[in-house]
Amino acid sequence: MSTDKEKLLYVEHCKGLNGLEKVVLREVRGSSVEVYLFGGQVTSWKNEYGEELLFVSSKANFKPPKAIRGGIPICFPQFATHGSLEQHGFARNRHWSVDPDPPPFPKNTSNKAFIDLILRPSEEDVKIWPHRYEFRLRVTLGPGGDLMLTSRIRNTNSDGKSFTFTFAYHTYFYVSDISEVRIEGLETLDYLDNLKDKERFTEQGDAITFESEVDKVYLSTPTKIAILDHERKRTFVLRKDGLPDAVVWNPWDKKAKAMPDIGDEEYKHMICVEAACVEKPITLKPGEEWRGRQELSAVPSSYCSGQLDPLKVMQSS
Ligand SMILES: O=P(O)(O)OC[C@H]1O[C@@H](O)[C@H](O)[C@@H](O)[C@@H]1O
Repeated sequence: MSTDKEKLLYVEHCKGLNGLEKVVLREVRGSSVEVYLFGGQVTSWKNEYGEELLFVSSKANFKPPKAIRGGIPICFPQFATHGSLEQHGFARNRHWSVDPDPPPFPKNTSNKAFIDLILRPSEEDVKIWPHRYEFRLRVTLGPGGDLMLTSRIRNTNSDGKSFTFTFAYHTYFYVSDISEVRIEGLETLDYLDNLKDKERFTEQGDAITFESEVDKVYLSTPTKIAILDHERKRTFVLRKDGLPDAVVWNPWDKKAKAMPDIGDEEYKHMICVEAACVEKPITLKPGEEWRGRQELSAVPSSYCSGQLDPLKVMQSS
């Protein structure tokens, strides 16, 4: 167990933009994460060299109630327009609280830099979505600079009613140049195309690259997805659990121009790859809890490249 004094080194509560409450997680080697209580939203993830790994728009409003454009918004209880609520649900534009005494995880790790947040519905929220819940979010910065998000959502309805939701960690990765980005792990999968009335298609071709607007929900994907930024020679590895689908979104030039909180050229420096549960919504009975986890790491591309795998190099020589 870390002492309170020790914990202060790793977890700092402070004010962010426009006086919004923010928590900064730090790890001894220099990596850091920032989380705003507004939206329960991660807005920065830096590696040990201080390089930003997430995209946040230069035009992002840090002014409630509009959600912050970038980082990792939480889409709950609805992903996109898959239901009658506002786009992506309301969790991303609510004020979350620090959870002082969260129920323990079955396996407690030695991570020191983490924060537990909680969202419960207000009376106004219950009018929009007539359910009671506790949404606990743990954000952890691992010793190697990995960023882990674990959501635990519990149905606390006292009227015996179940509820159903869809969910996404709407992660905006920072990339040097979208036309030099490749995604691995989604080839040959089925997807719903949001640009074609959510029609179902099968992905063709070897790898996913970008040359125009993309808005797809890949279904039942592997648990590991890689996002390769060739120019930066960096690979993001996304691992997920409890979240079968993966959304890939880039607005490209026209849509970016139409969005007030994205700069005209900024679409070139972002790619959203979102661990999600969309196709088969989750239903919880009163007392039941769901968990969904996303783990991100950023490594030099050579670590991931098949060609540079020492075993493969030896076998082919
Ligand atoms: O502008 P918003 O509400 O943050 O949504 C951004 C995008 O989020 C993506 O997840 C959706 O697939 C897109 O359809 C949507 O346009």
